[in-house]
Amino acid sequence: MKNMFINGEWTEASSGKTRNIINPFNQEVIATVAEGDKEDAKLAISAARKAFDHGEWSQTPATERGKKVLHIAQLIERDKEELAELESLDTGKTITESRADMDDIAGVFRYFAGLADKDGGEMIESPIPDSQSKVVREPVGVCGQITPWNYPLLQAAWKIAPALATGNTIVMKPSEITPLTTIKVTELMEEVGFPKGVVNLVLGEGTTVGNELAESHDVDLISFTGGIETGKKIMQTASGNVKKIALELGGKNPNIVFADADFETAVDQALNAIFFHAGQVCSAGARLLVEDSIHDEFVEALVERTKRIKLGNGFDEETQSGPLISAEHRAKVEKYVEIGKEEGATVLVGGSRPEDPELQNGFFYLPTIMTDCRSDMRIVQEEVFGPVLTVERFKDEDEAVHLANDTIYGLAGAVFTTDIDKAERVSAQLRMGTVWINDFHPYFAQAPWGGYKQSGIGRELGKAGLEEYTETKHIYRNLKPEPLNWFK
Ligand SMILES: NC(=O)c1ccc[n+]([C@@H]2O[C@H](COP(=O)([O-])OP(=O)(O)OC[C@H]3O[C@@H](n4cnc5c(N)ncnc54)[C@H](O)[C@@H]3O)[C@@H](O)[C@H]2O)c1
Ligand SMILES: C[N+](C)(C)CC=O
Repeated sequence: MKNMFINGEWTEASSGKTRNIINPFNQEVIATVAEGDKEDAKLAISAARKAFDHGEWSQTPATERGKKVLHIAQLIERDKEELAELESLDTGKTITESRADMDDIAGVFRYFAGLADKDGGEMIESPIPDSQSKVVREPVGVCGQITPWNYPLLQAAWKIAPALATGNTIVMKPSEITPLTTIKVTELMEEVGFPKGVVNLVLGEGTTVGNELAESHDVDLISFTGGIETGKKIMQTASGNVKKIALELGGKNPNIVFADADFETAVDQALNAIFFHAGQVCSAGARLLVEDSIHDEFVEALVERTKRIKLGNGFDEETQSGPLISAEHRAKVEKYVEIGKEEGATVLVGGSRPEDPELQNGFFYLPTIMTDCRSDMRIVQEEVFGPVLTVERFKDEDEAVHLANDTIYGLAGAVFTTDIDKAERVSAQLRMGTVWINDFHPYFAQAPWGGYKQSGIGRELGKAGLEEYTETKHIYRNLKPEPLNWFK
C-alpha cells in the first residue's frame, strides 16, 4: 500500500479510500495506493502554505537549495533501474524508453540544481538622479503541479526541479492511473530532507484533487500538463485568485518531408515521430505532409516497415512498442479511426487490434497509417494520442507551410530536406514552440519546451522554465531622501 505525503508524513486518504493501479500490458494489479480527495488536497495546500510563509526554504541560500536538488538527481541515478521498471509497469512503455526517461529526468534535476544560484539579480540604469534600481527574482509561493500519464515522472520532474531550486513549496498531483514513480521520487526527496511542508504529494482524481489545486486561493501558481479541455477548465478555475498558470497541452504536430530529403532517414524518422510510445506523445508527428512527387514511394516504404513493428511486453527487449494506457483510451483511438474512414481516409495498414493471442489482455492497437487525408478532416485536426498517422500531400513550400500551420495547436513540428535554406525558411514560418530540422523528438533540459496557440501557456525547461517559478521584483532606492513639497 502506497500513501500520500503531506506535511512531511506519509498519510492514508482521509476517506480511507484506495485505488488499484494496473499494468496496461496484462491488466494485473501492480500496486494499491491511497485515493485522496478535496480534503486531502486542502491539507497539503495548507502545509505548503505554512511552509512557504514560514520562509525557511525560500530563504535557504540558493547554493544550498541547488545542492539538495542535485542530491535528488544523484538518488534517481542510484535507483534508476527500480524507477525505470516502475514506469514501464505503470505505463506499458518499453524498458529501454523508461531507462532513457530516467537519464533525462536526472539531467533535468542536475540542470536546475546548477541554475539555482546563477541569478543574483540585476542592477538597472535608473533615470532618476541619486537613486539605485535593482531587479530580483523571488519564488512565487505555493505551486500546484498536475501531471499526465504518458511521461509520468518526466513531466513531474520538469516542474519539481525548477520549483524547488527557486525556493517554492509544492503540492504534486500525478495522474491517478500512473502515480508510482512520482511516489518513489517523493520517497527520494524525503531521503534528501526538505523542511516539513515543502514537498507534498496528493493522489487522486483530477476533478477532486486537481480541481482543488486549481481553485484554492492558497495556491499561487498552477502548472498543468495534460489535455486541452482540462487545460481550459483549469484556466477558468484558476482565475478565482488570478494565480499564475503554466499550461503544457496537446499537439497535432506536422512532419514535413520534401522530395529532396534523405529518403531513408526521413522514412525512419517519420516512423519514430508517430509510433514512439505508441503515439502517446504530445509532440508525436501525427500529421505527415509529403511532397507530391515522392508521396507514393514514401508511403509504400512506411507501410512496409510499419508492418514489422513488434508489439509486446515492454520488459521484453525485442518489443518495439507497448500497449495503450487503458481500455478507455484505446476506445477513443478506435473511434477516431472510424471517424477518419467515414471522412474518406484510407487505412493502408493497421486500423484494428492485433490478433496475437499473447496480446489479448493488454490494451494494444496496431500501428496505423491513413492516406487520402485532408486538412479539414477531424482525424487530421484533433489529437488522437495513439499510433495513428495521417498522410497529406503538398505541391510546394508555401502549401507545406500553410498545411502545417492549419491547426489550433502549435507544439512542435519538423522539416526534412537537404536544402538548408529551405529548412530555415520553413522553420521561420512554422507557428510552433519547437521545430526540428532533419530530426524528430529531441528535447533536453537546456532548451525551452512549450506551445504556441492552444498548445499552452508558458515554457518548461531552459532558463524560461526556471523563471516560470519566480516573480520579478523591482527594488528602487532613493539615495538622497528629502521632502518633495508637492503638497505644501
Ligand atoms: N505539452 C506537453 O509537454 C505535454 C506532455 C505530456 C502530455 N501532454 C498532453 O497530455 C494529454 C494526455 O494526458 P492525460 O490524458 O493524462 O490528460 P488529462 O488532461 O486527462 O489529465 C492530466 C492531469 O490532469 C488531471 N485532471 C483531470 N481533470 C482535471 C480537472 N478538472 N482539474 C484539475 N486537474 C484535472 C488528471 O487527473 C491528470 O493528473 C495529451 O493531450 C497530451 O498531448 C502534453
Ligand atoms: C514533452 N514530452 C515530449 C516529453 C512528452 C510529451 O508527451
